[in-house]
Amino acid sequence: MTDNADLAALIRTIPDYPKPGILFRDVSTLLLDGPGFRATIDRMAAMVAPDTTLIAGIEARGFVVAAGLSYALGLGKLMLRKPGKLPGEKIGTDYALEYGTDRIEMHVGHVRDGQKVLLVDDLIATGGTALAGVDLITRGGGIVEQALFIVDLPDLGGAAKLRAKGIKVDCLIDFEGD
Ligand SMILES: O=P(O)(O)OC[C@H]1O[C@H](OP(=O)(O)OP(=O)(O)O)[C@H](O)[C@@H]1O
Ligand SMILES: Nc1ncnc2[nH]cnc12
Repeated sequence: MTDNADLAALIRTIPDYPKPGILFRDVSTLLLDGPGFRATIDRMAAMVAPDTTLIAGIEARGFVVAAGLSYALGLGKLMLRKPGKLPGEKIGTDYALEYGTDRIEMHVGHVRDGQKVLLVDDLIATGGTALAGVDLITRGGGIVEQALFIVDLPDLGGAAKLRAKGIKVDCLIDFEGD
């Protein structure tokens, strides 16, 4: 158990979704709980490095986290979007997920050269999504030194992959054995 066991208890687990063998950690039940969501954002906000100037969230669940942190800290947010949603000039990266493949895209010119960008999402599993986010932000000229997630599934190795790239990774909750 972590110190954040109170928040972990608000996350619902659905077996065999979206595929047999996947234990889906459903943060929608944490989001339903006002005090639980506020505590989640407050605890994450307390971990944000002081030189952060932009918060990047990954569609869709990562937007909820990014919006909360951005409001709490008064920082701008950058939307890393699923394909076909961004109207302006964009770059994209394809990646593999625990249960499929996907792509995220980012507007060109929305990160300043050398800008310190915090990457956030609700959950890190294999790390494919987060690494795609790091790739986009880096190609856009930004620097990702920190990533924050509500949930880590450490057995899937994603957080370790980010740490191997020198990124500081913090998560409120670990679900071991997934
Ligand atoms: O570490 P990974 O193995 O890449 O998996 C983590 C990603 O999977 C989930 O998103 P999903 O792609 O299911 O999309 P959603 O946020 O639109 O539900 C989650 O919100 C992360 O973005
Ligand atoms: N097991 C899981 N539960 C919820 N979201 C996920 N994204 C990737 N793997 C996941």
